[in-house]
Amino acid sequence: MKQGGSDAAKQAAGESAAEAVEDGMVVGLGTGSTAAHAIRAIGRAVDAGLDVVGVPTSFQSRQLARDCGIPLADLDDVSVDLAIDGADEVADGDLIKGGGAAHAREKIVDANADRFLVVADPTKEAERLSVPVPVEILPMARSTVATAVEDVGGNPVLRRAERKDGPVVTDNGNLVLDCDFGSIDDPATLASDLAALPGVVEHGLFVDTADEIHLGTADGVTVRTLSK
Ligand SMILES: O=C(CO)[C@H](O)[C@H](O)COP(=O)(O)O
Repeated sequence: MKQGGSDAAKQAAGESAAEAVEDGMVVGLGTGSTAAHAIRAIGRAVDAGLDVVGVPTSFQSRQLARDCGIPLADLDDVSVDLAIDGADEVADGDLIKGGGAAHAREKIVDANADRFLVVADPTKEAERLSVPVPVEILPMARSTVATAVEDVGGNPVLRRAERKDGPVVTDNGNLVLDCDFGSIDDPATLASDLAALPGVVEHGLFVDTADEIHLGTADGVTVRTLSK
């Protein structure tokens, strides 16, 4: 995953997207270090009297939102006006997500929002998507999905935890295969190929889902509006 962006750039992007949050909104709260800046900015606005409800996309974003004093709701009970989330790579409006293994819940919340704002720093921009695609899988399907990923041209690697022996286990109790397809020339076809594999819970290709990209730098933010 690309982790090179400066914190100032991430902060600029996160705070720019948080400015789109209006009184009365239900806001999808993304996962990762860039989305965390948006959550903190929303928390400061709540402190100052903004009336919003957040729908977290992970244990991590739930915890941060609680610490920031943002009231929370379950997706079952609300409809999301605006989602703000990070990305591991952005190319032509399509995304690869899941560096934090949260892409299954992120996709549900982001895809169900009226508007989805992506927050990123310039290290995430690419001509074509090419970082490995995280694929969340049921544990019993590890080897069958790995073989099927190879059959569609990928090289799957089980994601291992950094601070414990064994694999990363997602918030949903599943495993993650990081699947390298090289430079992806048809993200939509790959997305449907991966979605069709038995045992795949969700993959990290987000094709044509974003409405705006807020690209932060240390000197300011560029906002790109996408036509879907
Ligand atoms: O998809 C994600 C988590 O599953 C994150 O949004 C993505 O990894 C970007 O994280 P960061 O802003 O820390 O670079």
